[in-house]
Amino acid sequence: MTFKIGLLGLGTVGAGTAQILLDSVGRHPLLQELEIARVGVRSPDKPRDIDLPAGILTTDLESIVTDPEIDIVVELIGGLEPARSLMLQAIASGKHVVTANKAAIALHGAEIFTAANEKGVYVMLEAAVGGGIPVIQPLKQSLGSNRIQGVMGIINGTTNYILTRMQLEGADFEAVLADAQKLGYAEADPTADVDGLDAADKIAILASLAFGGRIKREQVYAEGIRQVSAEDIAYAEKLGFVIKLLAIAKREEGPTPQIQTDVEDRLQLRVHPTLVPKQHPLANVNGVYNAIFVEGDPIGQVMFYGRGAGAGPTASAVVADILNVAAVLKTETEPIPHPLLSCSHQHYCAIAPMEDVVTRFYARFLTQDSPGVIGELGTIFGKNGVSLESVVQIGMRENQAEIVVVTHDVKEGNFNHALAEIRNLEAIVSIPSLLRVL
Ligand SMILES: NC(=O)c1ccc[n+]([C@@H]2O[C@H](COP(=O)([O-])OP(=O)(O)OC[C@H]3O[C@@H](n4cnc5c(N)ncnc54)[C@H](OP(=O)(O)O)[C@@H]3O)[C@@H](O)[C@H]2O)c1
Ligand SMILES: N[C@@H](CCO)C(=O)O
Ligand code: NA
Repeated sequence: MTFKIGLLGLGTVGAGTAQILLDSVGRHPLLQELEIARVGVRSPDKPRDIDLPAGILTTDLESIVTDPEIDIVVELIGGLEPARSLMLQAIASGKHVVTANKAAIALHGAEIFTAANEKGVYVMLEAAVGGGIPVIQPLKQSLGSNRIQGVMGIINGTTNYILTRMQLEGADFEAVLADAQKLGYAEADPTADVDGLDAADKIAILASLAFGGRIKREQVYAEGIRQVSAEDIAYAEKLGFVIKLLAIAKREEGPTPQIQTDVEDRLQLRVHPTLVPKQHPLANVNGVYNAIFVEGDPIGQVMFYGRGAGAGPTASAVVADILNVAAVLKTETEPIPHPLLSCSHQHYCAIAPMEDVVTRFYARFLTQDSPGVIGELGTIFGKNGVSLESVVQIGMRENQAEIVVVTHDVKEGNFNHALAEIRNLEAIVSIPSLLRVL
């Protein structure tokens, strides 16, 4: 049996995928039944490092997704449009879709999966989160017996690379970003990565799978790493933490989580720089590496670690998805959906507002060097129900005292009330940093 693949895009991931498909020796034997039938690109005359069979390159991507010969469309052009429309057209034409496009799935997943279920085709997306790291299929299948309590990860390689270098070199964000761009680790337009938007797309996808409901992308809180300073990395280090951009999806613990009620649990869904205790497994995930830490009942804690981007690792996930679809097509005569491969959620998850999120905070204050400032801070925090874990006067800077506070778990709303009062204190010069603590 031969399964014909229509490849949309022959860039980093597309070329990596073609490379594997054209070189099946030593890999799963089912690869020999996959054929790249057509490839769609934007610039057909661009020099490419890959030898494709003659005549299969085209700029007419629509003709690929509607071609009756094609079984599986592999979307690797990225971006929202025309990727969304091409995937929908492929589905409408009865094709299965494999994609690495987290942005399109996070924003248009509901529309795409609804169309796929109606048409009885699969949409597979292992490469969209954590690149080559298996995490989508584990959430759909291997962890299916668990009640998932939380999924938390370092799922953006660019920001992890920048933060790791800032940590190692004591360097500032802007300098490391510029160097990362020169070395090709960060894109010319780094917005999606450094502002946490790429991680927000990915955690929306993971949360949907982990908690079995749809997620509205705009409900994911996202804060990036531009404001993380070399000073804070150094202070965090002294206090026993490293700063990481974490993406967090967590089931809020009700007062009696064991009792089943009609009231649905709310989810916390957030991306922000976070002080991670050095002994936590995520603290040691460095450079461009990604890791996803899952807590479930009864499995406990499990972590998936590896390369979250790059041609080879990402293509590894793309081809695994193609193999999964081909395997089902080979063995099943009935129309799908296969319950462990498809995505059939209908309802939207309830998301907790950030004011209700309970977390620890790190705050750095610059104050006048007058007696009683620490006492005043303590009084205001106490009045707002914010309990302090530590208060340290780090030092003096141009006659101003620098004070760092770490709180116990507090409701974010209470912490913000306290800050609003603190800002009005005469002795407070500025609050240069506010970060959450794991
Ligand atoms: N790069 C990674 O490490 C990585 C990791 C995980 C996920 N992803 C995801 O994988 C997808 C592809 O990323 P990539 O890095 O491979 O991108 P890329 O290197 O920029 O390649 C994009 C490819 O799509 C083609 N293309 C783009 N827009 C097109 C259009 N409108 N019509 C026809 N062809 C078009 C380009 O054609 P030309 O070659 O003619 O320019 C190119 O071949 C994205 O969704 C990305 O988020 C990437
Ligand atoms: N820009 C992404 C690529 C992988 O999705 C990152 O830095 O992790
Ligand atoms: Na993956």
